[in-house]
Amino acid sequence: MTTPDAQSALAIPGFTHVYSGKVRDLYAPDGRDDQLLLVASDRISAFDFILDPPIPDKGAVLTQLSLWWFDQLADLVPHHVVSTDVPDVVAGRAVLVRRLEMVPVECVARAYLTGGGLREYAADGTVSGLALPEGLRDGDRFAAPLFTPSTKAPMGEHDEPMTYEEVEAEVGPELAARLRDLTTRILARGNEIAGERGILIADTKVEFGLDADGTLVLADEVLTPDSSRFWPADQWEPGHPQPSFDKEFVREWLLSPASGWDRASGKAPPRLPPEVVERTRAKYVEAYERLTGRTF
Ligand SMILES: Nc1ncnc(-c2cnn(Cc3cccc(F)c3)c2)c1Cl
Repeated sequence: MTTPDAQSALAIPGFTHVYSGKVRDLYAPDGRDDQLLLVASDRISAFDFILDPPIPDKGAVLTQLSLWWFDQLADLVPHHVVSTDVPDVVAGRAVLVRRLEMVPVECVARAYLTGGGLREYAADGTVSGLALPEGLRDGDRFAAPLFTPSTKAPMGEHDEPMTYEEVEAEVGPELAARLRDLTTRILARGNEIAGERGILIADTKVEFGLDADGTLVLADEVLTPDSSRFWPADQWEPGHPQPSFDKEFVREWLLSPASGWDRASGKAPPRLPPEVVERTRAKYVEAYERLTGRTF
């Protein structure tokens, strides 16, 4: 199915546009039904708006970071990547992947309490049905990452928390156990590696699919600042919202008088000034270079 803005997605010779997410687009290779092309745009989203202008190189940086994580995690779980030999028009920011039967659960793991999980906790002391100790504050770290799954809401709507029992009902107890185990291990491994480089990954969303043999495969993107919350470790201080590693400049400017934007108005935010765009680009490059040890 194509989204209403299908005509606005980039045309890629030899591929058919299938679907557009907020910041990524999905294409199918003409004449093949066993592969997909995942394209990361330079679009940035904040406060549930897609902002203007795009952040140069964001799509390429996050694609290359995700590819690096797939390699770091290959001993834990197989991944869906087929090739990075992609059309020039999306060079560096697209991946050819195996088409899988996607598991209908957003597999979220949380190493720290914040965001929607904190709102749920404040309301009833649980996150995705998991009872937590009392007195936890924004940004507190859990002893071990929690599996807090949610539904795959349609585009533009918010995912709804799922209890573990609901996941079992949806996919069966065996697969539910595999999803919980792998999702929490991926975040734990991510924080082992990122922690050494001064970055905390507060939470992450991963997606799995089943291949023709029924093997569980890690799909989509993994441990990027778009699928996860990245926090600078040296500023971690529970008790209030943590600064975002990559989106803090955007958020601060949009919430400052300089932008003239009133978030409560529900109106779309104004265009970001060049220095905010450049400083944000630099944060994505910094995250990539610190985590991978490579130069972008
Ligand atoms: N290997 C796979 N096999 C089948 N389906 C998918 C799949 C479908 N949707 N998504 C999420 C998404 C990824 C990028 C751009 C978007 F617009 C949406 C991923 C994958 Cl990754």
